[in-house]
Amino acid sequence: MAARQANIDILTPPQDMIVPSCSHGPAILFEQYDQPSKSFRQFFACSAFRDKKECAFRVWADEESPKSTQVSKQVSHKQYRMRFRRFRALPKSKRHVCCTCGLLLMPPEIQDHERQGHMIRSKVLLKDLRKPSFLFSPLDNNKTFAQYLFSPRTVDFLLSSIERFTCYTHVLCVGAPRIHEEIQLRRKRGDTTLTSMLLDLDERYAQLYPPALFAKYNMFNHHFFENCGKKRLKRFLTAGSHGVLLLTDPPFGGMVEALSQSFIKISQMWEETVASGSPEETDISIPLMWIFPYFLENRIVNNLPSLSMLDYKVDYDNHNLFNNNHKQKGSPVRIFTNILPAKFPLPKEDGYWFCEPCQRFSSKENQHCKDCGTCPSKDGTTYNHCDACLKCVKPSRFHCFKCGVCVMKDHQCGKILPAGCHICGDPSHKRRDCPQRNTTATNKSLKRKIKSSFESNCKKRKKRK
Ligand SMILES: C[S@@+](CC[C@H](N)C(=O)[O-])C[C@H]1O[C@@H](n2cnc3c(N)ncnc32)[C@H](O)[C@@H]1O
Ligand SMILES: [Zn+2]
Ligand SMILES: [Zn+2]
Ligand SMILES: [Zn+2]
Ligand SMILES: [Zn+2]
Ligand SMILES: [Zn+2]
Ligand SMILES: [Zn+2]
Repeated sequence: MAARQANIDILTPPQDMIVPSCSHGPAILFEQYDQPSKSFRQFFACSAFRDKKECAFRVWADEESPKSTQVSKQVSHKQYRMRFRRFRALPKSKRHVCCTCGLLLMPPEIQDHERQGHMIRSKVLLKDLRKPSFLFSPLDNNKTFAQYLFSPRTVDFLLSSIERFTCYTHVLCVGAPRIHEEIQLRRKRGDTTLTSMLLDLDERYAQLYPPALFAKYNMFNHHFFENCGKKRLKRFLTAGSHGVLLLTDPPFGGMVEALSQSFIKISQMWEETVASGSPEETDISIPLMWIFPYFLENRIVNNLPSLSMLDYKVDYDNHNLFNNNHKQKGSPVRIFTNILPAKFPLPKEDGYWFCEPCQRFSSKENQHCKDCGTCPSKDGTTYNHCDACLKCVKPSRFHCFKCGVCVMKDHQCGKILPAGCHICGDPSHKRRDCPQRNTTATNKSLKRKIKSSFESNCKKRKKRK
């Protein structure tokens, strides 16, 4: 998923609005803001794919009854499983897998993939099929899938943490194929009592896992591509009951709001099975581990207030920035969870320590600040307390008395304005909540009014400095 552009917001459609669908389920309502004319326009677009080549669905919301489009050609889970059974029956010498397409090939198909220069592995053992994330090329150069796979260190840490809790038996992996694969492998070897189910947009897994273990799912709109997927999930949640844990590692591009809504829906499905009283509508009650970058903390916690961020640095095999080698800071990816942080021990051998006042494990660099009453570091550096700002700040910042805030060394002195609304300039709200917001805003007098109030707000802010 491409990063959310600064001039595009995601909106919740009003209840009476008809939401069109593409073949990836109900579309998402976006709002585009045009800075020069200070006007808005809303459109629906595919929730899964930003790249028009993969899904071209995009319609203006103000045009008459936006139509849904469906792509007819889709391989069903059943068809994929038939392919798997035919493949398994082949002698080893004839078992070829196209690593590029992630497809188990039937002998007549090989030539076609060879001709296209795909990477083909021959003489594939049946046990290799149990490690699809090592066999198939990860879809990591694809913005939508952003398939970054956990390093063995992180896989071990996540699984040993879950096992240590002992109360969790059923791990629902949403966009976490490597965790699912490892649980299934360990289970086969008799090394774990955990079980798992995978929900992912990547349908290559439908070849290798039966419907009880995999369903093709879009986590941006809680859409199951086949009805049986939802039924199987219900069955999994019922069987796991109070022992279910949801572990998810979505593409980092954003759409935190849409993801939160989907996790709330899964949580509601789970609550129905454990009959834990009235389902909450605005937060999540299913035990959750959501893996995401630290700089999206505010957006996550605004959407799901019961979550808190742990200091553990999650790293990946196939991402230069998201692993232990990344400068001195390590990976920027963290775990957000509604499990009590004190119950989540982080490995002492990696320098994590228990902070008594905070009742959580903090990283080596994160030093408790008595003035703030917290372990303030988010990014893996040691923050310093600023007595003027009355808070801890990153070590790259210093207090500039002219600007009245902690800033970077190379800041443009005297030119720092607090970020305000793009429309009227008021720092107390964002563009989306601006009282002067009008979706069409083509009216000349309105535009003039907005422009003059923007300028006066800017002047006021400059004067205050
Ligand atoms: C950042 S990777 C996480 C992989 C994980 N680190 C692992 O090693 O198992 C994102 C995962 O989400 C899946 N994905 C991408 N877009 C999705 C969508 N709209 N719905 C469901 N899954 C999606 C990708 O196929 C991929 O498996
Ligand atoms: Zn689509
Ligand atoms: Zn191929
Ligand atoms: Zn602390
Ligand atoms: Zn402090
Ligand atoms: Zn300061
Ligand atoms: Zn300054």
